[in-house]
This record gives sequence, C-alpha cells and structure tokens, in this order.
Amino acid sequence: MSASRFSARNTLKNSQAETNENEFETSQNPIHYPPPRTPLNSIADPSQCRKESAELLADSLYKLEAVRGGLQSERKLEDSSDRYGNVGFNYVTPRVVSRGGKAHSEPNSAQSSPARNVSRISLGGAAGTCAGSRAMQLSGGRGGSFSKVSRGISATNSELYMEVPHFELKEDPSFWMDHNVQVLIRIRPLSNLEKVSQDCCRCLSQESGQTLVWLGHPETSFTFDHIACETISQENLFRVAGVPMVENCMSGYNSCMFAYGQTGSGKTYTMMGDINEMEGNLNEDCGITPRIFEYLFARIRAEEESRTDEKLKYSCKCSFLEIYNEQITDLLVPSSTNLQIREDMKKGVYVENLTQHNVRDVDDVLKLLSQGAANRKMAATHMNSESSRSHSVFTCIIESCWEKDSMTHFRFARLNLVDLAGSERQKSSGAEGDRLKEAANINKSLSTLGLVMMTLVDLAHGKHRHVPYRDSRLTFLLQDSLGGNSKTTIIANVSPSICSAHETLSTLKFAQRAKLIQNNAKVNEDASGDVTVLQRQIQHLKGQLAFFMKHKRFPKPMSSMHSNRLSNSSEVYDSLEERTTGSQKIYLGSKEINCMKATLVGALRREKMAEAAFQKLKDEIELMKHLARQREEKIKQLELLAEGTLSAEKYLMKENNALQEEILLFQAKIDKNPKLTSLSMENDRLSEQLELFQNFYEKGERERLQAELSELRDQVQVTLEGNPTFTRKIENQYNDNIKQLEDCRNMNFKLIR
Ligand SMILES: Nc1ncnc2c1ncn2[C@@H]1O[C@H](COP(=O)(O)OP(=O)(O)OP(=O)(O)O)[C@@H](O)[C@H]1O
Repeated sequence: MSASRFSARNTLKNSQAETNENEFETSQNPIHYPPPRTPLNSIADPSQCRKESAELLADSLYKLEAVRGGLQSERKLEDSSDRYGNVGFNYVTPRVVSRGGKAHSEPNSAQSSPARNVSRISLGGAAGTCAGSRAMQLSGGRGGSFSKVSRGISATNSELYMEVPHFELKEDPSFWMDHNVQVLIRIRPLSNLEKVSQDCCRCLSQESGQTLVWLGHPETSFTFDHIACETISQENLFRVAGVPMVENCMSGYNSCMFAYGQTGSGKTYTMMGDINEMEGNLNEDCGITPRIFEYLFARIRAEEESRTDEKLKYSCKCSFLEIYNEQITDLLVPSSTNLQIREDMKKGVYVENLTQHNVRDVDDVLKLLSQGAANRKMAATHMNSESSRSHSVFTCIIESCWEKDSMTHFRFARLNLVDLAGSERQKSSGAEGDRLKEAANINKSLSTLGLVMMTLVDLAHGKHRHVPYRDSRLTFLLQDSLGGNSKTTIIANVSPSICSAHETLSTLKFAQRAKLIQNNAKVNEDASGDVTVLQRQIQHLKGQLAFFMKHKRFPKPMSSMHSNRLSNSSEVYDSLEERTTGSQKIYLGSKEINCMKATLVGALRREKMAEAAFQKLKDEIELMKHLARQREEKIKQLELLAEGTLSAEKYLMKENNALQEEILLFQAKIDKNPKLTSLSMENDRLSEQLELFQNFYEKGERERLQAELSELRDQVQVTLEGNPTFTRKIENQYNDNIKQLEDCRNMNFKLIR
C-alpha cells in the first residue's frame, strides 16, 4: 500500500525545549555513548499528563462539538475512566482467564461518548475557555503544564480524525542470512480517548516501512528494519516477524523475541493478543505467539512426512515463567516461586525446577498460554488498569533427531518469547507502596537490560567491556539472546499519541541502540559422534573389502558364516545384489553400498574443506604480508620526517588522508553494513572450521583417512565397474563436491578482499 493515504502530517511546532538529562542529543548524532549511560526510561510523567489531559480534553471536546455539531453525539463510547477514576488508556488487551467455554476476554477499546466523558471528568474552569478555533500551544516549564509531557512539542489544531498512512510490512526471507538481530517498531493506534483529548495529535509521522519521524524538538528521524504502522494486522506482523523465527528454529538456531515499550503501548497485544480460538481457528486478533506455534507444528508435520526415510522426529517442550520483583515464578505452577537460575556446561543457563510440558499441537500451547496468562501478576496503575507488572518468558525447546549416512543427528533450538513489563519511569505509573517496589524492580531489570545492550554495542565496536548479565534475573536468564548464540527480534511498541511523546522517544532510542548489537548465532547440532561413526564405518568397510577381495573370484554368494566372521557384528548381509565385473561375479548388499558411499562422500567432503581452509590460511598470510608492507612504508615515512627530508605538512596530509579512509571504514562498520556483517560472520565460521581442521591434522587423522580413502576409492571403483548407474551417481556427487569447493574458494577470495 502506498503512503498516499497519509492526508496530513501533524504540524507540531517546536516549543522551547527543556534541558533534561533524558534529552535526545541531535538527529545527526543518533548513536551516543553518554557517561555512564543514558537513562532508558526518559519519559514524562503521565500522571501529570492525566490532569492536564483532562483540562485539554474538555477543551477538545468543546471544539469537537463545535466542529461536528451534533453529528458525533450518536457515537456510543464507553466510559473510559479506570477503576481508580483516572481517565486513562482505555485500551486493554483481552487477557484470557480460562479457555474453552469459560474463557472470557475483557472488552477491547472501550468506547465512550464525548458527552458522557465530559460529564464525568472534573473539568474545572478549563472547559470552554478555548472553544473557538485556536492553535493549541503547549508550552511551559516543569511545573505541571502539559509541556511536561510533551516537552519540546507544541501542537497546532490538526485534523480531528487524521488518516494515517498504511505501509504493508514486507517479508524479507534473506534478512536472517546476514543478520542475527532485528528491530521492529510497532505503532499502536490512538485510543478513543487520545483521539478526542488531543485532537488526534500525534508525536510520530511514519514516512515509509522503515523510517519515521519523531515530531518533537529537535525533530528526529529514525530508521529501523521494519516499522509496523497503526493499521498493520496481527497476521501481517506475524508473517514478517514470526515466520522467520520458526524457520530459524527449524534450522537449529536459538531464537528470541522481546516486546519492549511503555505500559499500554501494546506489548501484550503484540505477543498474545486474543488467544481464544474461533471455531477451531485462531482469532484474527491473536498475537504472534499462538501464530508462531500454529505455524511451527504445521512445519514440523510437513518435515516429518517428507523425511520419513530419515526417521525424522521432533519434540517440543514448553515452560512459562515470570520475573516479578526479581523473583522467578513458574506460571504453570504458580506455587513454585523464587526459582533459581543455574548455569551448566551442558544445559547452559536454565531455571532450576521450572516445569516443562511436552506439547504436540497448537492446542496444547494455547492451554499453557491461557493458564500462564491468568497467573501473570497484574496490578492497576494509573496508566493501564490491567497493566502487567512482570516480565514473562514463554520458552519452547524444539528438538529433532534423524538418521542419515548411518549417523544419528540431533538438533535443538530454544525459542524465547518475552513480554517485558512497562518501561516507564516509576513516577509515571503513579505507583505507591508495593507498586513502587515493583516499579523499582522492573526498572532494575530494564535498566540492566539497557546497560547490557550498551555494553554489547561497545563490544561490537571492539572495546573490551564486562557485560553485566548477572545484575538482573532478566538479563542473566536471557544472556544468550543478548549478544550470544541466538537470532533475536526486538519489537519496540510505541504509542503515537502526543501525550506519550517522550516515552515513545525513549523507546525509539532504546530500539536504535538495540540495532547495533551483534549476536553470534550458531546451529545447535550434535555432530560429535561423527568421527566415531566414521571410524566404525571404516572398520566395517575394511572387513567387507577384505571379504570381497578374498571371495570375488568365487561366484557363490557369501555364506552367513562368512559374513558373521568378517563383520564380527550382528549385521547380516541378507539383501545381496549381484554385480558383474567381466566374467567375475561379486555380491554387494545395499547396506554395504550405502556405507561405502557415505564414507567416500564424507572423506571427499573433508578433503575439500581442508583444502579450502588451507587456501584461506594462505590468503590470510598474504593479507598479513600486505599489512606488514604498509607498516614498513609508514616507518619509512616517519624516518624521512625525522631526517627532515619530508615536510611535516606533507606527512600530516598523507596521514590525514589515511585516517579519513579509516574513518570511512569505521563509519561503514557502525552503519552495520550488512555485507560486512555477513562477511565477518562467514569469516568467523570459517575460522572455527579452520581451527577444527588444524586439530584434525595435528592428530594425524587426515593422513590416515586419506590413505583409507584412496584405498577405498580404488576398491569401490573396481567393485562397482559393473554398475554404471551407481558410478554415475558417485561421479555426480564428486562433481557437486568440486563445485562446492569452488564456491568455498570464491567465498574465501571475497572474504580476503
Ligand atoms: N496494534 C494494536 N491494535 C489495536 N489495539 C491495540 C494495539 N496495540 C495495543 N492495543 C490495545 O491497547 C491496549 C494496551 O495494550 P497492551 O495491554 O497490550 O499494552 P502493554 O504494553 O502490554 O501494557 P502493560 O505493559 O501495562 O502490560 C489494549 O487494549 C490493546 O488491545
């Protein structure tokens, strides 16, 4: 869809900007590293906003009435005040208490008629003071005027029901090939109250599927991987953010999705939405989590069916926990509280005594989600009467195993779906007593999360820093998802309302920082048994070959006695195929052929990989030589400078040029050039492989395998001369391997360049 539907952009003018510790620096310098850190939750005080909003609301309502006459009076909007009598966000994500017939969700988007609202809100003398047309100038200091909320933002009278542009989210399947972290912004629609109270004034203007402008002072433009506009459907969001997560998990990558944002910005709506089923199908309002599992199980079924020959089997285990007041509770066994995080060489980071539930279909998952959601601690705050005060983490471990080339392969992936608590400042939520303690803890984990991210960004820039994962439960538990072995999506939820301008800015800044994190995701596949299996195969093949060598001149099929003696195993060569080599007849079982094939292919592959690694090493040496030459050149220049042969001015000019080139290079790195990232990832991967092979060579395994390989190759050739189909197959496979080798060489060449 195009942006043509965007009829008008808010004409928010800058009013005087307050200086504040949270002020965003400049749009030209979006990445900053403030000492010691930028406060994450640099947001205004919505409780103040409430009071001021009430006054402004009255003003707006008068204007509404004036503009629309009695036309709007028929609109039936429900009462928008919360149970504390605050006029707050009247959106509440339906939270399912129980499933099945008993399940009920709370009313979405409460509607209230402006007239009824006016009558309920204490308007003071403000009502009617600005009933005529005027430019609503919101300015002033910290003393409690609206500008405390919309600091630096002033609003003129904008269109009452401004249409926002719609940008369809575009799927990009290649994204995850080059990246490990994706940041997506989701803008929720204005609530009914926001629509009337602020003349639909927005603090955001979306310009494309990737860019938006924060309309404060200074007007700041942000670019992200995706920006989901107000009108984006849950389905579209899932296709762009959810489907790749499932695919990554199926490929054995750990994956994680965070929903971040101030309270009421739509985190729970995004992650869970309405999890009730409608006639066996997921509700169209249901969030990304249930959709992910619906898709995951469909994929699993398809994979299992298409790979029956490999005996592919999947298993999924889920757990659901919350971190509340820095304590971990099992949401599926709520009595199980204060659980501890442990670290283990084999299991990694895990929560001790957290229950895990086997799930076989989306219904099983929906049951767990409903159960957990009902147990999630919620408490009313001034901002959202159904606000989630805890961080929830839904985890699914997806394991698969299959047999191929006489080896058993294991693969696993951990999928974390995290709904964070609201990122607002303590004061903003109007919290007191227990709520204040909660807020402090929420802030602790969120500020640690921010600190961890900042440190990771530093690390990505080559600085040596300690990452304070252990400073909060949240970061300790999710350390793999932050800068570790995971492909991570961060969905930053924002409100477009002018009333949330600074919370929104704060979230955008957080998201922008998150973009710079570099994870190091790896396929979790157990290949440790490979060498042992290979060795066993070689032994087995040796036995067979010895047998064939001895018996090929005899046309009779080998007896079970022979086979037992030679293989010295329970293998019985029962399905023997007859092969003719000239006048000689030999007998081969399909099992033997497969084994030989596997050994041959494996050995060839290893040989080629080793060759590629050698080539890479050679190229690296070349590069080092080149660098050494550059250094020598520089030393010469310095000597000339010291002798006075070269003028300081000339030297500095040269140096300056060189440094500028370097700056450009670094700039490109900072901008996270995807090509560079992908190359560096590839580079890392190859380095690891190289290391593997170096170990391989040092143990003399290569020589041994090479000798065996050539012996086997000869034997197989002789043995299979009579079977042209199979020989052709081997040849094709060989050619494929040669092609792969070529590709690797090219890749190495590119990497070096
Ligand atoms: N994209 C959207 N489309 C329609 N309604 C939305 C959207 N995003 C949020 N809402 C509505 O806004 C309200 C607040 O959303 P939600 O409860 O998900 O916020 P939250 O960020 O999870 O808040 P908290 O941190 O307090 O739990 C809900 O009523 C929800 O239905």
